[in-house]
Amino acid sequence: MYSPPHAADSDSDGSLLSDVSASPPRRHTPPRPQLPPPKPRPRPVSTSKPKPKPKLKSTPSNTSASAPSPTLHAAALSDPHGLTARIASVSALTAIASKVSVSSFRRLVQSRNPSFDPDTAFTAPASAPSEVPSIAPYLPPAAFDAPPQVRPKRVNTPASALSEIPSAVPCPPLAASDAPPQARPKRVHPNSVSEVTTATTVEQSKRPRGGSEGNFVRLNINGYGRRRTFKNAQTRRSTKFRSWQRQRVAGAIPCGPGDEERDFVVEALLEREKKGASNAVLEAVEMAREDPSEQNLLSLLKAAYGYDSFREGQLATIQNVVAGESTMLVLPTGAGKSLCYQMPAMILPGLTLVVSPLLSLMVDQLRKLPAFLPGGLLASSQTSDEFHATRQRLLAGEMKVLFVSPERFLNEEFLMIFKDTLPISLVAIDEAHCISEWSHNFRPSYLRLRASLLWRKLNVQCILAMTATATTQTLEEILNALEIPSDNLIQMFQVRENLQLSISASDSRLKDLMLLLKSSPFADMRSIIVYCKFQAETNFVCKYLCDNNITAKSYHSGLPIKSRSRVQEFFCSNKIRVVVATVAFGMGLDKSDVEGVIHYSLPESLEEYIQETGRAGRDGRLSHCHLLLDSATFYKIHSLSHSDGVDEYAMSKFLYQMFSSENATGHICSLVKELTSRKFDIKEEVCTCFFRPACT
Ligand SMILES: Nc1ncnc2c1ncn2[C@@H]1O[C@H](COP(=O)(O)OP(=O)(O)OP(=O)(O)O)[C@@H](O)[C@H]1O
Repeated sequence: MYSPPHAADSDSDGSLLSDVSASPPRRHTPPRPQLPPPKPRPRPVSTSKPKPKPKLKSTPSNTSASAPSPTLHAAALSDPHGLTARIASVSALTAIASKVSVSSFRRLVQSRNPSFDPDTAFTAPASAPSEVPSIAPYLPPAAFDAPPQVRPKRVNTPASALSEIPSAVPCPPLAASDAPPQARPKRVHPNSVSEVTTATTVEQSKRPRGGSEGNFVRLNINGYGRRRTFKNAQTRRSTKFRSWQRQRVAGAIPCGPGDEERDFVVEALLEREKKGASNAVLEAVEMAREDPSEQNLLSLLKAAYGYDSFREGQLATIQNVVAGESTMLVLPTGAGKSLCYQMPAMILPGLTLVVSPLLSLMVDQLRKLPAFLPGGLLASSQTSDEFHATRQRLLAGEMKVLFVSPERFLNEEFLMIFKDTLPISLVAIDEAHCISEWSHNFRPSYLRLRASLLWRKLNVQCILAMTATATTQTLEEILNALEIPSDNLIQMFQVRENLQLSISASDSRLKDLMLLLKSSPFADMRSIIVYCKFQAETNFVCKYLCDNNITAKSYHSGLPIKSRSRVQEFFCSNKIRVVVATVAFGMGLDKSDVEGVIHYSLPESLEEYIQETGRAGRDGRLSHCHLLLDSATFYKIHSLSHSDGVDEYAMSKFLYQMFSSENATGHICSLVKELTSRKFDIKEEVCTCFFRPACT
């Protein structure tokens, strides 16, 4: 059994006109181990440069990176994905190498994109004694260079100037020392979304614009115009090996039983002989496979990511999934849902398919995959060359995680890839609330994601549904559609502690909004989202703000994709301070330092409110969310929420007409939906419902 979201409880009893906080004041609250207490944002000096703030996303403490600290802490601070920790482990665990059994995972690590072989790329200096688990001095490759650990300065770009800024900001040219020599082959990030760049050297084929992934941001998913170098990626797998592998996949070279396993062994032995290197991650994966106990999973977490402990809900979810039990996970935004499919993807033998509603989300998640977890994506905006290159990598077993849109499940060519060949261990459905017609982001293509289809067509072993917000009704629908037992619902508190929520009654919302934006704490904020209910509302609110010298842009689904993409890009790079938007803005927004969310209009549901306020303070800092409440909007939305209702009297008249004695049996009853709906004053959909097999 699951209980309704806690947030519903906390919010419902709060007085509308008083401050409502998701949590008691911080001084009364003991600090939680997983989420460090929010640090108040230092206010930037209004005249010039704001003080740079360290941006230590999701580090367990405030320890300075330069302070002497245990290996993993240092690694976690300088490298949130734990790359440094893994690199150190390569040299430290040479001795363990011989014990590591060879597995398909090892093969995946080694047969991944040849331009990024961790063993060669991250070999410790020869002088370092192999037994000492010390961190080898590590310079991250250029493409992994973390952004500077300070908040970007606030740039007050006048609204008028924004239209002149080009939509694609060109990458700065590489430093001479970083630029690859001209003669060298192009190197690509192992999880680069560009599948074709390595496979084809010929001119890029023309790419159709846009796609049906529902993305509203045009993305540079193929990395055009981008130059990346990987300082440490020194070796590539030989061309001979690759062509042999391709031939074997294509069936040109016979593959006997056990051949693959033998190849792995030979390869692994050669590797070990050559470099004497191993990987702590591999050992931890093996141990977790044999026994997914808390201790073994913790070791893997530490080895793979450098984190010391799981956050709430993570361990239980991972253990469920590894045990093959379909699970529903409800965690707040930024609480670490991705880890709950990434770790099982390392442990489970087959492929992990991640369904994501937006291309921008897919690209973002693909980029965030740990470097040793090879991944790819299939998007409708890819060319057929790109599709086939991804398919090839999949069939060659070079991929562990594949991101796809829900629309893919309508595509037979896609489904055929998995027919009898590729075992899928896990299907992770991100933003699972889109399945429910009751949710604020219902997406019809998600309806296709039924457990029956996934099992029948893809022989999926286990399903993991993830969302940040879902009402009881939405949860019920998801559990039913994906046939997840209600015992396997893992739900954590939905409003983050670092969010300060407040509400005020307002008869003149425009003026109050201006006042709010010009007074503390909003006056000092660099990034604010103002949510409105209607598209037209966003336009006039935005105009009002611009007229009052506030850099703002509106965003709603009625705008052309290009404009929306530009607004999002400018907001992310702090060129726009305020975005006035409808619900369309936010999903896929990768900006952790949004400091304030203001609701100009009342959201339609509590889940919508939680989702939208959740876009603030994802960096863990204290952030503010305010709701302007006026009675006119309340009644307008109230009436909208009842607009789908059907009048009981009209309904019984309609039913009588349909099933009266003369029509009851042996007659084919014809119905012109439009006429009938007018005659009985009910919606056409209601008439349609009588002809849907599910409803009869
Ligand atoms: N156990 C952990 N310890 C420390 N940091 C963690 C842990 N798990 C995840 N993180 C970090 O938390 C941050 C947010 O994680 P993630 O992006 O997976 O959140 P999310 O729930 O998927 O967010 P969203 O709902 O926006 O997709 C990441 O930087 C991740 O590395």
